[in-house]
Amino acid sequence: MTTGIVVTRKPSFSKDLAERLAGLGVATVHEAMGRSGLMRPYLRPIYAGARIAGPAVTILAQPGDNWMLHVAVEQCSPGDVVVLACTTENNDGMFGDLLATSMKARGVAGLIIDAGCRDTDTLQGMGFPVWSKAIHARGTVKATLGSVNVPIICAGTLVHPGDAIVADDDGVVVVPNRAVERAVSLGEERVRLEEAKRARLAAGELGLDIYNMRPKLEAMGLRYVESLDEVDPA
Ligand SMILES: O=C([O-])CC(=O)C(=O)O
Ligand SMILES: [Mg+2]
Repeated sequence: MTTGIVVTRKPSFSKDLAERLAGLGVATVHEAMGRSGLMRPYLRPIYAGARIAGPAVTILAQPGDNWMLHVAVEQCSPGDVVVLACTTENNDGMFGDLLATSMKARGVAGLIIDAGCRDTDTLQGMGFPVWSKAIHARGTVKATLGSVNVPIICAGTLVHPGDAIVADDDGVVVVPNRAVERAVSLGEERVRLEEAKRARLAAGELGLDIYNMRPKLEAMGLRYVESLDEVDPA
């Protein structure tokens, strides 16, 4: 992976699309995209209830070194989501409330970091959401170059600068920039279908009937018995 590079332009998409992606949430966007794009589940929000979406500013950082976070802040625009991957595994507390204050001043929506985060109570108080691999107080240095706005692999998923990042309590999903509009329209269609199903389920109808599952279950040999005595031990 390339180090020592800052790419100063990246693709983007409208605030309206970002807000609609955030409203849809991670599970719906993931399903709408053919069950793709999820980051690994070890990335967890540092506090519950945050829900964001926006174009990625990517960072490739060296383990134990948060220099590139400072470099990246200058490249951020309002609504961006900063996504950091390390060149190798690291849990150090690379990010805290000072960097969050700086990012917030530029309108950054939140941070996804495949490493550690600290100052979490202050971050929660200031409403700056972070999805991290670890919460860890261990400090970091500013000594080695990484890169900003290059393709990275964060928590197992490829992220290009300008891709859409959606994050909520369920995790983090990535949508390629060129697929953002399609993800929104497919996701909104999915929500409409789910609303109809939710109303029927709330009224007491069974999924077995709504989804016409009984014939297939019967064909596969599912049997209903009143007692296990009716069933051959074999
Ligand atoms: O300063 C650091 O290295 C990280 C941190 O705790 C902060 O940004 O507040
Ligand atoms: Mg701090």
